[in-house]
Amino acid sequence: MLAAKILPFTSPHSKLLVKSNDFAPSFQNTVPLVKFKRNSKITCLKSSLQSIVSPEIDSDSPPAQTRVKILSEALPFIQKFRGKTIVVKYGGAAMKSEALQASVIADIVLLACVGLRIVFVHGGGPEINQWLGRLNIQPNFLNGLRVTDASTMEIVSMVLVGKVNKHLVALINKAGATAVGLSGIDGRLLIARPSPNSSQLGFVGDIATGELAGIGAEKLILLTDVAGILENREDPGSLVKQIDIKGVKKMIEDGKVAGGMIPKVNCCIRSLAQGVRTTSIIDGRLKHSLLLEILTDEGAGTMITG
Ligand SMILES: Nc1ncnc2c1ncn2[C@@H]1O[C@H](COP(=O)(O)OP(=O)(O)O)[C@@H](O)[C@H]1O
Ligand SMILES: CC(=O)N[C@@H](CCC(=O)OP(=O)(O)O)C(=O)O
Repeated sequence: MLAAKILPFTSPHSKLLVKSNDFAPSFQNTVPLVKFKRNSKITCLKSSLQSIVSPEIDSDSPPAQTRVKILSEALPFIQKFRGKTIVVKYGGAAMKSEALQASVIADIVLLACVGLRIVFVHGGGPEINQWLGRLNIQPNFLNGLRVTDASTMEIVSMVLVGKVNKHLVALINKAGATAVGLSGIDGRLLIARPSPNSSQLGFVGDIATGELAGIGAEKLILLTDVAGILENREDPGSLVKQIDIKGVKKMIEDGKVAGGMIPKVNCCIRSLAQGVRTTSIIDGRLKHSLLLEILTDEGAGTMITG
């Protein structure tokens, strides 16, 4: 299941990331490594601020006074999280629209520019399914994890490492940061062992625990295509805003949390056990949900606590 060995990028210029994790199929998840040179910070911040105060950016924007007030209200949060490592898992389900991708990337770049150390991990399940479909291979899932035979693994690797990863790296670069994409295989970043259920799941593995604690992550945020954990998954209004480990395990037992949400919840549970302070599952379809989650009191989705 979830797991990974996260190795911090050691360049003195690095501000960001590394990692792969989540449903841990051996090397299925890949990680753009984003580096920010110290001397690029000001330019980067400047362009981010411009995008907040420039009236051309969004015709729905509030007046400039309101915008700068909102910006200044972010200060305590920036001070709190500056220098802290935040792991963001960008689920494939929340990647479907280009506009949303651009919004997520802009948030990542802004957060990095104000000093947060972002570890950006991506998925790409829907895109994998699309390519499997083109090759007439039927996708199969067990408790939210892909049943991965050798030919599926080939496609998974091609899509995640070759396509999705490079696409996200290009978007980050275009947004003014410098990204390097890594997969678990690079530099032995992730060492996986076969999943206990590998006789059914195939090429799916668990990575050595301790990965998030190992990089001292403060927060884990999973972006997906629902508002968060729903009490009733047919009712988008039934968002559970906060829940503890015991409560969420019960939701799995009761069948209320199912499918792709199971590995996400397990990911949060394991991360909390490893010392990550807070974990959240938030709506990647909501514009700037990452900023809402990190830079406001309200948050955006479900917070799972220890
Ligand atoms: N209780 C629940 N609350 C919200 N979503 C749930 C719940 N149980 C199952 N799900 C499903 O989990 C899905 C998210 O997992 P998944 O499709 O794997 O997303 P991603 O590609 O972002 O990893 C949701 O779209 C929803 O269909
Ligand atoms: C879920 C699972 O078994 N593994 C994913 C790996 C990529 C991922 O994490 O993709 P999502 O974020 O879109 O789920 C898959 O093969 O589809």
